[in-house]
Amino acid sequence: MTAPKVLISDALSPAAVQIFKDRGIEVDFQPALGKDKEKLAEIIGNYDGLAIRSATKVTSAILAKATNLKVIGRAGIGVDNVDIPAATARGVIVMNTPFGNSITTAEHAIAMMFALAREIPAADASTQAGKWEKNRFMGVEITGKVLGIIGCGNIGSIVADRAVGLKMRVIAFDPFLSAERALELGVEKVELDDLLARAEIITLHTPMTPQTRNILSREALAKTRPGVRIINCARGGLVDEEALAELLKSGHVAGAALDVFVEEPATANPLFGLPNVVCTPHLGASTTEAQENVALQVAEQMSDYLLRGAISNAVNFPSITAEEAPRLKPYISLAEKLGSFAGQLTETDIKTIRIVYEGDVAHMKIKALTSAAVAGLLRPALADINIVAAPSVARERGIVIEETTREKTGDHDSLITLEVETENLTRAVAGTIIAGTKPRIVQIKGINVEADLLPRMLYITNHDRPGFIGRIGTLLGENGINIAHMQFGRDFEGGNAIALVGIDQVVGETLLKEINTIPNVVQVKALTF
Ligand SMILES: NC(=O)C1=CN([C@@H]2O[C@H](COP(=O)(O)OP(=O)(O)OC[C@H]3O[C@@H](n4cnc5c(N)ncnc54)[C@H](O)[C@@H]3O)[C@@H](O)[C@H]2O)C=CC1
Ligand SMILES: O=C(O)C(=O)COP(=O)(O)O
Repeated sequence: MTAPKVLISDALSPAAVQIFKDRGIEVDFQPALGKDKEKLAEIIGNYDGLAIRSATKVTSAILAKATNLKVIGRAGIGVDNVDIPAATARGVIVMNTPFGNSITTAEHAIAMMFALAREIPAADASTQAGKWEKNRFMGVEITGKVLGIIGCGNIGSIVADRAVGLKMRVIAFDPFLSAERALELGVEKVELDDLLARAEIITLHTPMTPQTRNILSREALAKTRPGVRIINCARGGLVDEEALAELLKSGHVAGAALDVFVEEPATANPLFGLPNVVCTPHLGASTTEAQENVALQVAEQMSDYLLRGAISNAVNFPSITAEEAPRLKPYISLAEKLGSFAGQLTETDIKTIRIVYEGDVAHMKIKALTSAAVAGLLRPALADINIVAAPSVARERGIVIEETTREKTGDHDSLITLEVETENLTRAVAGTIIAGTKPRIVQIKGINVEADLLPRMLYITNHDRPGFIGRIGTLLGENGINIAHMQFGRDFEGGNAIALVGIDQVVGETLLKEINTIPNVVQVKALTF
């Protein structure tokens, strides 16, 4: 196997370069490349992995050129600079480092709060200019003030903890914050309007999503207390910058501290130059400690994926540990083949996919297996579908996916049964793994039939009558088709029967039609795996 190649296109700590090298991965460290989208598009096709911070915009245009890319690693938290649906559609795993810089970013928010409360940047500039304006700078005390946190996740919770330590009264708006967690943090959970009406300082800590974009809109800002101070160390675009500028000018907002901007790099902005506005150039995560943490972590995670198939902290795929990956691999192949089997037989719209995991396999990462089954199922219709994209593509098409796990009930230590429901029929196929690695079909439509899946196969359904096996063997032989194996099953003597024939050559349309004319044959289909 040739060594995977990774491009680092942002200013990651060089610690990442060393990790990649130590793991045997070729690495190109080009910290300024993220800002040059033409150059990035030109060379991205050479790489299996791309490590970034926030300066690299991974657009669908870049992804379209990323023909070898398998993983994007974000050394940090926010992945809003990556087109996740486009990456998913191409089967590219997108992973971040959800905790490595959270303390540092929370500390920056707290630093911004003090900077605002005591006007430290302006006082510093004035003092160093030799003005000694002791009477100009009258601050406010933090103790006892109401801090309103919008988004109380990892960073918001650390801010809350520090603020409680500073003797502030903390209220939080976060629809996903549980009452227990709020109690544990010592914060009061409130609705947004309540927070706007009560907070003397507001700090934002949500990700950028369609729901949070412009969460501090002109209307929302109008509901805030006169004299409010606003801090944004999350994402530009959460606050309406124009409206905030107007409210600062009118004096309704007493101060704003911003680390992030709608447009970055922010070289011009409606907030620049206004009184008591404190700005930093997206420095929230910029401490030696945090940068070391996220660089090491992202390099380890990307290496684990590229070298061992382990997935952690992916935003578009379930996690798989390095220990699980080799055990899961044959089951991924089985699930994909069962899906493919059903997909090749299904000509009408799929309504529901039901997958039952029984025995040992029920304790594995079934989300990953389901993705593989769905990819196999959809591939006959959508040739380029990949296992990362499959569940979202299925959902877009209105296909319902149901998963069930249960303990072993039959002969097999592990059994996966895939049932596909269309407008007209329901078809089920089940399989297991033999000898640790080999996928085998064990049941079709409730009929037991044990068959390994070869690259080329014939699937025949017929009425169980004498003479069929001889005729099919002769016909295939006469047409130069070599039979590798042939397995049969039936529901009862003289009832419905099925045959799975492993073959070495391609069976053309004419021969398929001829097989169909053998007495008692109901259906014949050439399958590929
Ligand atoms: N300035 C900087 O350098 C940095 C900025 N960030 C930003 O901070 C954001 C938050 O990071 P974490 O706390 O680690 O993320 P997190 O996922 O742990 O927390 C985000 C919280 O926001 C809440 N939330 C989501 N939608 C909401 C809504 N509509 N209204 C209110 N709350 C909502 C979630 O329930 C969650 O609790 C990141 O997404 C990133 O954009 C992160 C690191 C550094
Ligand atoms: O981790 C995040 O979400 C950040 O915003 C940090 O961005 P950066 O890596 O400093 O460009």
